[in-house]
Amino acid sequence: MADNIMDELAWRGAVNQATDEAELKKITTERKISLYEGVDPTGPSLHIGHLVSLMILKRFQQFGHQPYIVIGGGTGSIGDPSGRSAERVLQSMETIEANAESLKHQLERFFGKDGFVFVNNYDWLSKIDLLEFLRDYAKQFSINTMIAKDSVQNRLANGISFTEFSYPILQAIDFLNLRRDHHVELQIGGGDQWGNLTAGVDFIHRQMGSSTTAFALTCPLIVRADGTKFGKTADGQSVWVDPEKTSPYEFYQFWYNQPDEVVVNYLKFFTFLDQDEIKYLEQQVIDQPEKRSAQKALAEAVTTFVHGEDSTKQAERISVALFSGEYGDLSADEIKQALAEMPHVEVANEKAKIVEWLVDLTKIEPSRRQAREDLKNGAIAINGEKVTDEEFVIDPAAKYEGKYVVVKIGKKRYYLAHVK
Ligand SMILES: N[C@@H](Cc1ccc(O)cc1)C(=O)O
Repeated sequence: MADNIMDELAWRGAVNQATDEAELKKITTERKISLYEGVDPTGPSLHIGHLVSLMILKRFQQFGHQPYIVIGGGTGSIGDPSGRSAERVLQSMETIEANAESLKHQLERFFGKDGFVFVNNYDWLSKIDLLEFLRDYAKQFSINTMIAKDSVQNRLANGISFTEFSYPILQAIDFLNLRRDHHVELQIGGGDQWGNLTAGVDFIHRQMGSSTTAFALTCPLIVRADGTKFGKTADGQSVWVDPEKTSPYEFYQFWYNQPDEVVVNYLKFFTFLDQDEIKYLEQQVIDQPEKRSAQKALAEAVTTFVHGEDSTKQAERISVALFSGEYGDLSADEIKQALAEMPHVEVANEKAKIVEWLVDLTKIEPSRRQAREDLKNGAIAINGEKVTDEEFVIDPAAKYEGKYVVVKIGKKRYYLAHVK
């Protein structure tokens, strides 16, 4: 690790914007501070988009600083317009409360209850009444400044309600309360949180005096090589932390499949591997890209952090088994995880030659020509056995009835045919 948390974040490329970075570095070198990040319970699970800034919080903790996490039971009932192109649909208070409970649970699980302080902003935001809000808080905010923020500018064309427009005031109240009652001097957040964070810093300076220490730091907004949003699988699914929504195997695969161009950055953002280890892996990407050592290290580190060692080992076993086609010794649960990610096709219980079966019955192969070529090249495996003979017959009644036939084409394409 670097000597100072700010140096650590700098080499990781983890700082996008910060207010008074030099001063923040000075203070964090001289003494330990408290800092916070808020998470709104808009859904029942964290997803990997949350991880980037949460990792920063964790790194501060490793340097001896005190992290707070604000669960946004209050703010989540309003909805942050930052980074959103359209107005949100309000969620019921029951849903928000249930989401807040399950997020808290997840956060506690991977950060540990010790060392992190959890608070819910519903506890104070719900107590402010309308006149108090307008007189004691809103009066301190200028429409002119608020309207100039990116989060509002980006919405002017589509429209924004007064409700969402007010959101930064609520987040600023949180920061003020935490600064005043818990001496929390820094708020961190994702790349789209800059406007909300600086609203809080300004508010603290107005309320508590301009020499009061208050800092904001955002991490970069991660986009994929093709410019699309980070954190979705190839077919547009979010990658969730909840193992019921994204199995540890799928989670592992997501990281394992990252391209060479981004893998080193992701190692810096999402793992606790140190500079030497990451430099070594960076060299591996150049020298032996086909080995995918960096991707493997990334998948292993992030899956272990989120799901623990056992699930990571299991994910690795499934990956190796599927890759080699030998999944005979996987447990039922492992097979279930592996299969969940494959495209499913239903196939009638009819005997057919392999080419006909692949093309006409399952539509796995687009044409007979393609099917024959793949057979000839030894690219096709049925339940782990390579098939090259066009005369090979699939007879579901004899062998596969009511079962699954796993078809592997090439190195990576898997299909699950369910025999009806
Ligand atoms: N607005 C933040 C969540 C948040 C909520 C309350 C806070 O005090 C801080 C942050 C987000 O949407 O990511």
